[in-house]
Parts: sequence; structure tokens; C-alpha cells
Amino acid sequence: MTVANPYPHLLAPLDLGFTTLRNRTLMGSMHTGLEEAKDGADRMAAFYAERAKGGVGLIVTGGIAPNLQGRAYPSAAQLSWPWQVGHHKPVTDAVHEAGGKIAMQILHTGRYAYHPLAVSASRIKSPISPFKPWELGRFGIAKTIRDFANCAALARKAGYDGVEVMGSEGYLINQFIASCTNHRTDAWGGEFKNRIRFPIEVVKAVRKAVGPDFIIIYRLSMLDLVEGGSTWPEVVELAQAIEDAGATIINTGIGWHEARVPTIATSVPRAAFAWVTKRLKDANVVKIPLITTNRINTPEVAEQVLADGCADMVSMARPFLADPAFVNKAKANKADEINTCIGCNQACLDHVFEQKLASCLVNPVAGRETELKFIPTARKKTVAVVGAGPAGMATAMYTAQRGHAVTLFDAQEELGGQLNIAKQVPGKEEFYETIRYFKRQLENAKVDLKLGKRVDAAELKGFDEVVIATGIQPRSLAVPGGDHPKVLSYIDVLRDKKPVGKRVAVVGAGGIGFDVAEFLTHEGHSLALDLDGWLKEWGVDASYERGGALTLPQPAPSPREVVMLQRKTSKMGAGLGKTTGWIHRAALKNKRVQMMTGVEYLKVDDAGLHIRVGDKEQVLPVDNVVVCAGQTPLRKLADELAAMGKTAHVIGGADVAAELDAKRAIRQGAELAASL
Ligand SMILES: Cc1cc2nc3c(=O)[nH]c(=O)nc-3n(C[C@H](O)[C@H](O)[C@H](O)COP(=O)(O)O)c2cc1C
Ligand code: SF4
Repeated sequence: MTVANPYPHLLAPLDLGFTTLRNRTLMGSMHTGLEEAKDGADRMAAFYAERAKGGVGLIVTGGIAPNLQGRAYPSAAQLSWPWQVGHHKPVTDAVHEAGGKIAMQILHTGRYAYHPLAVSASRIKSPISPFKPWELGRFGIAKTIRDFANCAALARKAGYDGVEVMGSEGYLINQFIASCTNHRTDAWGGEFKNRIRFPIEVVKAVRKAVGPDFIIIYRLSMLDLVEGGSTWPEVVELAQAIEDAGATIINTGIGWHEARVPTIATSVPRAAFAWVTKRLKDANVVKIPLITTNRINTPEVAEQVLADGCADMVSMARPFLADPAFVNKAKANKADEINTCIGCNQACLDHVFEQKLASCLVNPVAGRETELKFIPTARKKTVAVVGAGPAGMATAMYTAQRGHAVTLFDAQEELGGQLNIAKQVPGKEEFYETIRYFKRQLENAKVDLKLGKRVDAAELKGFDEVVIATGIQPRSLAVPGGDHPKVLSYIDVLRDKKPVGKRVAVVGAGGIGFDVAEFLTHEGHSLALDLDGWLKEWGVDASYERGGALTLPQPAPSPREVVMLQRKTSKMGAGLGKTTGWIHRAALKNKRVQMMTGVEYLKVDDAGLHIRVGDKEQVLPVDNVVVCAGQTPLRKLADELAAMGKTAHVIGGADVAAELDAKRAIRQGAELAASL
């Protein structure tokens, strides 16, 4: 039976004149760390080939520096010499063999570089790098333009179908364009036409170096989100100039790295910035295709964005980490089988910032295609998995996909374990998708689901393999009055929806403490589902009256007074992700959540929570105390099985439960499944 095209706009080919893209999807640029890894060429080849096989229209690689100064850090990848071409060949060959097309991104970090050779338009330090850049002189500028062109020519030699010139997110090119980073008084600074001379000359030089039949994407910062950023008329003028300079496609860039507005986190509404690309499309001043980007994570949203005329093509970066077969599944009308990117950043961007290899929380195979393989089993075993949280679901799915007979037990009536709690938190609705994905795949793999079933050790004895993924139980507050009716666990609040008073103390400032505070300070719908409300909350001016499009944030009023407490004296939420912790802190600050560190808990009584900070004792007159002070592993079953002489595999929270960690749980489940 043929399936009618479910996504007519998204799956339509795009004719670029000298070549045609098979559909309107772009895998957006992501630096994965494989670029610099010892065995990186083969691993990147496998990584990108998997995405090409999965049907994506065009892939853009992670940023590669055109010269030494342009590297993000001293050992970052660079393409400047012919002998480096061989390193890229396996990648382009593998993608072409898989039927795909791939462009290489050229990224000069400018003042964002983490090394003393950093250069910029002017000698102005960025707030996110300790290195004050050197101002490029006239000859330095000319050489940098030549380096871009040389890099592009080498990319062509290496077999790429195109290059993307990175002109946004606050990197070097953007630093020339914006008046806040370009204080020059020569021909490369001052009035706007001088400040855009650098990107124009770069694109012209690149076009000259690669010839007419080669894709040049220019990533144009359409919304800087910093004070002193480009104005809307400047964005329009730049886009026209970039088209005239020879670009094939313009991609959208949103927000500088130093901007204090979240642009890709899970709490950012889906397609939150498609309106920006639409503004340029509606201006009708450029004829070349426009790409829109950021938080577009399902084929439905991508289709809608195109149907609404926001752009000609849709970039999805992380969604292709989460599911390499995104496009093929959409084409086959199996969107409900897509492993959806939930925007958490935990295994991708956070890893890159920690100089670890990027992967994906919901797809631990991403970036590990050559090593984490699920080979069909030659000896079918019976496998019992106890606990249907992230660890249990992942184990059951991958194990069954290998051909084993898997039974998945959970005492609860629903799949998901702690993910069901996470999805209650405003801004974390995406966790529904992860549960949906696993549910669908468990059905496909014919896993025998025994929900609402508390299994005992005797029932497990007959299985060839037993996996204990029973998770955790929350720690209680070990002080006098720890069992006072005022005291609630986070499960009472988030899952069981017990009533909570107007004044609340949240004990513990890990991920769960932040989630609970977020939950308690929200009223009504989640702003992740309300774009206008979200833009207002973060101070993004959709009317774009000033350069950078910022205005005063207007936080929604909080229905409660919340104070968050922690024993440690370190920064609140120090354990949160590098790229998302600041967002959670800022969001709660906007809601006037008070934060106290170095707190000793003394007791709870009718008067409230008694604490000591330093040598000062005080009573917080709260209606409720919500305990988010960690958890202990639930591994009773494993101990009972051991007493019966049966060894079980213990994974997820039941193994180590210092902090709930879905990333670790899913990865552990996958690794175990590969070995059974
Ligand atoms: C791990 C990671 C690395 C990235 N590296 C780059 C990069 O090298 N160059 C670039 O232009 N954008 C980079 N980005 C930004 C993405 O291209 C994209 O704009 C962003 O992830 C938002 O799109 P998405 O919601 O579809 O993921 C990176 C993003 C991630 C998650
Ligand atoms: S780690 Fe999270 S944000 Fe990154 S690709 Fe995976 S689901 Fe998306």
C-alpha cells in the first residue's frame, strides 16, 4: 500500500539550480568532539552516514576553523592545508554512498576563542571567554578572508557538496557586524555598510574559490538578543548583500552565546523563532532559499512552519542526534516511532562544553555508531526487566530488538517511572515524547508488558537473565518533625498533586529541587506552550524596535512564595547542566524565589521550618516543606535474588541514585542490552 505524502512541504525536493536536495530538511551544524578525536574520521563517517541513510536532505558538519586563531580552543579542528583533506574523505564518501549530501561549516570563533591568540574586530573581551582578543589589522583581515576561501576550496577537494559560512551566534563575523563589538574607525567599522564588508568579502572570496556549482550556506544572525545587536533593517540589508555576494542559501542564526535568553533549551517553545525567518521571507527582498531553525523537533511542526511560509527549508540539529531515521519515519507515516529530541542538552551541548563527545540522552548510540551495536542474537534468551522507568524501558527495547524474549514488569500502571514526574514540570512537557517513543517501540519489539504487577523474586527465578531497574525512593528529612503533616516529598507534589500552601520551603537544590520550585511558582498553562507569553517572560521584543530585539522581561506572577535551601555553600544548582543551569536560576529569580545556601535543618513544627545559617537560628514560617534531598536505591529484589543464588543485573537509579539521571539510566540500559 502506498502512503500518501504526509508532509508535502517538508518532503518536497529543493532545486538549487546546479543540484537538487531530496527534501527540505537540513541537519544543522553540531560540533560533536569527533572532529578532534583520534579515531574521529571513521566515527564521523559512521555517524553522518547513518543520518544520510535516514533520509535527511542536507547535512552540515560541526564548525571547522579556517585558521589557527579561529579555533575554539587550542586543539580544535582546522582545515587549512591539503594534507588535511584525507581526514575528511571517509566522511564525504560515506555520506555519498548512503545517498546523502553534506556541507562543511567554516567557523571562526573570534573573541569566543579560549586561547590567547583570539582575534576580533575590536579589542573587546567577551563575557564568556577570559581571553581579551587582539584587534585584527588590515592585513590580518585580508588574510582571514583568504583563509576562509582556502578552507572552502579544500572542503570542495575533500568531497563536500558545500560549505556553511558561520556568520551568527556572536562569532567573528557577527563581531564585525554588530556595533557593540566593532568599534573600528577604518573601512571595516563605523557605519553599517562598513561593518558588513567583512562577511560580504568572505562570501565573495569563498564563491570565487569554489566555483558556481557548489552550495554556500550563510548562517545569518537574524536575532542577536544582545544590547547593541543588529536592527531589523540591518538584518534585511545584510541578507540582500549576502545573496548578491554569491550565497546559495541563507540559514537563520538565533542569539549570541553570551545572550541571556534561552534559545534551545527544553522550556523554549517549539519553533519559537520561526517568526524571525518569516519576517525576512515576508520582506521579499531575497530570492535564495531561507532556512529556519531552533526547537523544531517533530515532522508536524516542521511541516507547519513551511506551510505557514516561514521558510523554504527547516534546520533540525539535535533531532537528528535523537533519531537518525527521522525523515524516513516521517515519509513512511510513522512519526509516532520517532525518538524525539526533548531539548535537554544533557548529552549533547553539555558534553561539548565539558570537552566530552556529544551524544544524546534519548539515543545513546549517537556518536557511538561504531561501538554500540545491537547485533541480532544467535541464542534467544528469556529476559525479565523489572521497572519500566528509563533504564528498564531502554533495556527492554534494545534487548527485544536483538531477538530475545523480554518481559517488562512495573508495579505502576503506566510506563515511564520518574519520567512521568518530570513531564509534570512546566517546561518539561517534552518528556511525554520519550515515554511515547518507548511505548511504541516496546510494542513493535513485542515486549511482554506486565504493568500494575509487583513481581517477587520467586517469579523471576526461571528467567535466563534478570534486570533490576526498580529505581529509587526519595530520602526523607531526618530531623525532629520530619514526619510533620507540613512535610511533603517531591513525589507527593509532582505525581500525587497533594495540596501545597502559599508559603513553601524547598529543601535541596539539585535538579528535582529546581523542578519543584518551577512547578510551585507556575499558575495556569506552561509558557513552553505559549510563545507570546514566553517571549514576554524573557524580554524578547517580537516587534524588533531596537537592535538585538530585547525589551524588559515580564515574568508571570507566582502563586506562591518559595524559598529554596541547600546545605552546601556552593552556588545553587551547581550540579545542573552547564548550558541550562543559568536558565533555571534566572527563571526562579524572575519569580522571586529566595535562595539560601549553607543551611542546617533543625526541626519542623507548626511554626514552620527551623534552620541555622552560620550561627543564626531562624524559623521560616512556611505552610509546607517539600523535601528534594536526594534518593536511595530500591534494590530489595536484587538482594532477594542474590540470597536465592541468582545474580541479577542492577541498573539505573537502583544501581546508583545520587541524583535522578535519565541520561545514565538509558545509556546503561542500552549497554547492558548490547551485551546480553
Ligand atoms: C552539541 C551541539 C553543537 C553545536 N555546534 C554548532 C556549531 O559548531 N556551529 C553552529 O553553527 N551551530 C552549532 N550548534 C547549534 C545548532 O546548529 C542549532 O542551531 C541548535 O542546536 C538549535 O537547533 P535544534 O533545536 O534543531 O537543535 C550546536 C548545537 C549543539 C546541540
Ligand atoms: S541530549 Fe537532549 S537535547 Fe541533546 S539531542 Fe538528545 S534529547 Fe536532544
